[in-house]
Amino acid sequence: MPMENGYNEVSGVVNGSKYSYEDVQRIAQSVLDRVKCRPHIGIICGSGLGGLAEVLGDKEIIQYEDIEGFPVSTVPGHAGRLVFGSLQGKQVVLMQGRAHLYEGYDVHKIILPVRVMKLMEVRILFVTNAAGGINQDFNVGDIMIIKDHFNMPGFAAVNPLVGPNDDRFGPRFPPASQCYSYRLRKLIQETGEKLGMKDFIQNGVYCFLGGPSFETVTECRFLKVAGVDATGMSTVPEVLVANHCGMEVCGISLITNKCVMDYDSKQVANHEEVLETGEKRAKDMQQLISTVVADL
Ligand SMILES: O=P(O)(O)O[C@H]1O[C@H](CO)[C@@H](O)[C@H]1O
Ligand code: HPA
Repeated sequence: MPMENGYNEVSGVVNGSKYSYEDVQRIAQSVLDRVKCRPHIGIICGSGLGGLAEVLGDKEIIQYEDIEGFPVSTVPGHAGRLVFGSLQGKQVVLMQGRAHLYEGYDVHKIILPVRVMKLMEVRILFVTNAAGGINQDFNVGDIMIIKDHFNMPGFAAVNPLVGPNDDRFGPRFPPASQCYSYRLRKLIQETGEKLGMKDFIQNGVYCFLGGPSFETVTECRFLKVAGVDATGMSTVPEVLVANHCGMEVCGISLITNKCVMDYDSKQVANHEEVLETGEKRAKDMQQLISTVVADL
């Protein structure tokens, strides 16, 4: 039976955001009421990359658990705080930690913070993540500018845009072939080169998988054939929603480990290595993003 909010009770399908436009407006306003900052730039920090918050000036911090509807972080390396402040003279809001499907969150809950940022008037979104290198030319510690993505769960309709569409957020059928802003990709590349990072900056395709298991050897080999350069368990839901609502988006993956491509390899992926690499490259990631922000 159709329900008031457009959900279909009979189908049992989880379709459509639990948060209406009015809900998101209310949540955004309740956040803005608690801070002085009025950011136009948003940054989502991936596993172990939340240290960027340390370089913000005039910080104002809200815990996710104190914001209606926000998913609480349950993964080490994701502090679960919304940090407002100034970066290179620009007002920004930074998500220190994100939610993932494998934590048990519905994809619509994962993207709520992005819609809240949109209604707080954030126009540019930086999305970062830790990812495993599928491309064998990539080294651990490389920084990959995302040029496109592969939404593997999307093949089974795991997409935050599934469900009733509210045109006030964006169109029913948004294009997804230019999710990662050409302008920002070029700016990140040029900035990285100026900062002497050319040797460890790559460009490539990110694949989103559900996790929490790391990939099998066969899955990694499949991704390689599919043209994927790096894989992880996040980012794509946020990027799809940010594009849908008209934000300019860029994505940066830190290659924290090499994916295992050999059936007889003794190597195994692990979250500790992911966090360790994040720590080692933290300063470079911070410098790169801060300098790009300064030039926006
Ligand atoms: O994508 P982020 O949040 O950076 O985290 C990555 O690191 C975790 C695995 O170590 C997974 O959550 C994967 O998606
Ligand atoms: N696979 C999936 N997600 C990841 C990886 C990986 O190898 N490394 C960091 N996040």
